[in-house]
Amino acid sequence: MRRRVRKDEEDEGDQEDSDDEQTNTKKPIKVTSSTTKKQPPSKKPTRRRAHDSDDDDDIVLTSKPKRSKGQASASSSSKRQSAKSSAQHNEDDDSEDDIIDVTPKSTKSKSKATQKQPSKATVPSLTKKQTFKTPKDADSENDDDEDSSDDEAPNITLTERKGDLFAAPANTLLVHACNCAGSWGAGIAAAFKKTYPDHFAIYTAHCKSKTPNSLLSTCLLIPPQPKGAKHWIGCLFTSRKYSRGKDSKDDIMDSTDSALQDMLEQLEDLEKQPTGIWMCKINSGSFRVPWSQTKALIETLTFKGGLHIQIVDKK
Ligand SMILES: Nc1ncnc2c1ncn2[C@@H]1O[C@H](COP(=O)(O)OP(=O)(O)OC[C@H]2O[C@H](OP(=O)(O)O)[C@H](O)[C@@H]2O)[C@@H](O)[C@H]1O
Repeated sequence: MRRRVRKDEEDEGDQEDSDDEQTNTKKPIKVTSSTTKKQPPSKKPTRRRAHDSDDDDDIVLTSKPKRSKGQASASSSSKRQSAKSSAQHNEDDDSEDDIIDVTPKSTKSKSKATQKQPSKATVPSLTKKQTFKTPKDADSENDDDEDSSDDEAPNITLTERKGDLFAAPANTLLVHACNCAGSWGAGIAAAFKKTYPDHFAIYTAHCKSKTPNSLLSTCLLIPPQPKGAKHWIGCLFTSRKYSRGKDSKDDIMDSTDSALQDMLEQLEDLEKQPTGIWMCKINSGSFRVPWSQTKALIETLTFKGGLHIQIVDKK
């Protein structure tokens, strides 16, 4: 049975092809085991660029998600449990208008059980530059100390505030959740489509070049383009389809986990990096996942040297 054709599908004639592909559901290629949350730098999957050109600002893509569905479910379920537990205490937080400092939680158990987890007092105050300067420098400094604790504990901090995501300074990375069908047809995605036509063309071309299952759980980072504001856009592929065809909440959470980790690994590898990260309350609109769950998940992730993400929501 065919589902109802939405207006945005009519605007994007290629949509049907993308959807049809999804009937051949095959699982994405996986590279991590169910007991390993994150690959060490030396084991990162090889990435490739979407468009070969002389411009170093080409789109950086990942080749694959990090886990199989089963693996993702197994490894992410405990994280989600923890995230959900944490979310229970924050169910009413979604409507907050003021800036909220969020202390990272030490919910991610790693190989070093005795490792000291960072407290709020020990987490450095992150400037924009500090946000991204550490990966490569730290890599060289820690070549002889692969087990350095820098990237072991959750160290991603969030602040939440009311505002317009598109008001970010130039060269900021704006992150939102996407379907794998090549549509930015509703919610904040529709605003992205209008404001960043060149970015949208790259997103649709990327979706056409791959199957939904190979896109799922990955992130597409699109650098600033000639038209539109000079922002990076981070597309997290958290559901195969959209509207009534969207994935289940649990599947969206699993995909969000992997897509975010993919984004973080790509950021570590970038030569020219965004100057900051702003994110909407991903998954909380059309995808119907309570923001508190996604927020708790983000707080379990790690980034070498620490990372600050501004959550900006118009409501
Ligand atoms: N200017 C602005 N500044 C700041 N925050 C803004 C804003 N405008 C809206 N928001 C908020 O942004 C959050 C996310 O809500 P959204 O419904 O957009 O996204 P989502 O992540 O749940 O779902 C993704 C699918 O939605 C789309 O539409 P389609 O699938 O095509 O139908 C895509 O294509 C995906 O597939 C909500 O908190 C909104 O208040």
